[in-house]
Amino acid sequence: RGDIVINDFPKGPAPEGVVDLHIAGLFPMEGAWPGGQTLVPATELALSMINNRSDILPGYRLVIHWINDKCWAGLGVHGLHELIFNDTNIKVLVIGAGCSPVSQATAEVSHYWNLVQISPSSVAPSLSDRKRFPLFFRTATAEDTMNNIRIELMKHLNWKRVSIMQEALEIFTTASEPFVQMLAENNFTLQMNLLIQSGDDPRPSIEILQRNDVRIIFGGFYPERATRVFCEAYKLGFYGPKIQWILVGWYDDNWWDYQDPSLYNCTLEQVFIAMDGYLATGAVFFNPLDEVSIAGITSRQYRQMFSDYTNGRILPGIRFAGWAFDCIWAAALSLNKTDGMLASLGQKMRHFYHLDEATTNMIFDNMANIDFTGTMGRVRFDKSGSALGLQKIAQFQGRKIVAIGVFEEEGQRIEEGIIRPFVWRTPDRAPYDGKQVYWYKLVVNKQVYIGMCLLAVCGVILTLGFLIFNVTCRACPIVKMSSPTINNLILMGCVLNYSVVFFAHTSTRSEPEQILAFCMVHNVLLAAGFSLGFGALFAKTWRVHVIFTSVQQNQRKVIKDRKLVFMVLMLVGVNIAILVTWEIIDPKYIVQSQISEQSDMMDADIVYHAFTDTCTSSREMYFISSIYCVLGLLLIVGAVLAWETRQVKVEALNDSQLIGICIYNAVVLSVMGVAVAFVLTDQPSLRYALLAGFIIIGTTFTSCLIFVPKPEN
Ligand SMILES: NCCCC(=O)O
Repeated sequence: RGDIVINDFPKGPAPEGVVDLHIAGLFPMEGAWPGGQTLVPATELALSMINNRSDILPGYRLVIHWINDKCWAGLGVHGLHELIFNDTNIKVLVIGAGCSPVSQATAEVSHYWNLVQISPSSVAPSLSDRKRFPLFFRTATAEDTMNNIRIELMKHLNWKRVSIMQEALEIFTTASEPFVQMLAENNFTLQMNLLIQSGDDPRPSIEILQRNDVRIIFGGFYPERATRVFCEAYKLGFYGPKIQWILVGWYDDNWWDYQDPSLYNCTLEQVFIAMDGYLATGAVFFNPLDEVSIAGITSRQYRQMFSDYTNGRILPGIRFAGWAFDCIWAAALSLNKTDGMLASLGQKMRHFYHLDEATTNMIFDNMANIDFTGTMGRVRFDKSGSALGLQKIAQFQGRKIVAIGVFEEEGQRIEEGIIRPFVWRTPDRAPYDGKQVYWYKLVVNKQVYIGMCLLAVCGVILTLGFLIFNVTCRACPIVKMSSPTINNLILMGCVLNYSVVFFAHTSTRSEPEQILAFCMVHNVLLAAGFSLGFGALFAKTWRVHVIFTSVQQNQRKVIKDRKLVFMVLMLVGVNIAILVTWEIIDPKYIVQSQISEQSDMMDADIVYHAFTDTCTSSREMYFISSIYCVLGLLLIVGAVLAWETRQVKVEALNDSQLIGICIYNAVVLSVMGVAVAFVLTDQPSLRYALLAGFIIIGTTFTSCLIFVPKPEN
């Protein structure tokens, strides 16, 4: 096929007495990731050094025959087939591919031809699947191993809500699948998970992110797509200090320079604006220590050597120069060991034919057990054939990608690995993951609470004084005439009413059980106090009314105190029964009612929500209505009776007019109290002060009017 060009290195015939061992290579010299431009010279450097070593594959020369797969899976498979079956040289191993989609497509078939395959740069997590890719290795770190560091980064920057936008390619989706799971395990919210099909315009996806006020986006795309994404983000205005992108860490330092400007419709300046400050998580490519590698040079010396070899050019994929170098060394070392094993069996590597499964198994085992110092550090593979290594966080700062932190192991704390500070576009802080809502509980002001409680205590003392007087002087004619037993009920009702004032939950840290208990006690005291106090007033007025009307009809009716006490206790019983039934069949719970929303003066992204804790229950309306009906009816009837008996001046009923005044007073304050309770829900201190004030005033007024001696008229 005319579209496949096979390139060889080294060229020309092998020196006398040396046998060529042929390996196949798949490198992307153009396309979505043209990193082959780095992989090829790195491979050539490694082969030159290895072929000069007398201790590695003695009597052999390693020769690579490679094709440009353009980062296309189809072309990769076609090229590999050409290299294996339409090239005269028998291949003992496959190097590549560079791009994950090509490695996936080729490693799925290369094992059928008994060929061990090793990639210098494919990071797709799916390539760790030994069932799908049984003979595959890579000196690259699988992209999903970065997920831990991504979660740690989120914790460090206090992000709870993130989104993912990725190309519909396995290299990205198989890294994001476990990431999505880890987000759930850590109680983080995944707001959006958007897939862009190859060739699709990223604009609609960015519009979705923008509409949903997304701030933190993990981006999974090849650099070619990244310029298009940032260009569209710029055009839509989806950029600035509030937007934070986190990309993969294997892009080149100046990856934007390699992109075809005809593929996006922006200036590079606009792309920079949109991607300003982006973060990247990825592997550390070169050994940070000055260790001498198996090639006899340190990682720094290798980089200098590579730079000299490529005339100092900054090539696409240059980060992978070390991994590619180590990849060839790993291949050579496993072939070398296999040759030694074959020699002990009286065989030679040169006799290998790739349909020979036994030799393939030897190469595989020797590759799996490899352990040497390369330019990336220690080179060894995990069970799935992927390299293990350091990880890093980097940031795009001032047109450069700079390392922020290096991490030795999964789950290491971010703080421990930081080597340079993050630079944020909002002064002193990382972008928020959305609007920051702070909830604060509105509670009754402590001073107001204490003040009202002190007044209530005075009221209780005064009432107890009246009670003591009423009991001790019950034989006095004036006291005797005023029905002391009923008056005692009024006074007990007053004490209970004053006690209601103490039961307001004032603390922001009140426990739900405590709030519920306060609500229950508050309601019981109020119902019992009102029923006792007002019920007794009502009973006395009713008696006046009955006597008054019977006198008018020339009858003489006598109503004993016992009967009135029974009436009052019945009323108390009815109200308490309603409350107890309520508590049993419809238990209360707490709802946090939002009262107000206020933006921070300095930062519109900070919003304060005030709330109050309210005791409620699902059928609350029925029970409250029942109590209001009973007490409301009592108030209305009491007011009518008081009005009808306003002219009565009977010595035996000496306080009947005062009682009438007390009833009007109770009616007015009760109506005002109900109104205040419903209207002032957003001002707990004022609400409490007014309600407590009405209770204290009403109760004190009643007790004083009845018990304080009045001048004779
Ligand atoms: N090799 C770098 C690009 C990532 C990948 O395709 O695996």
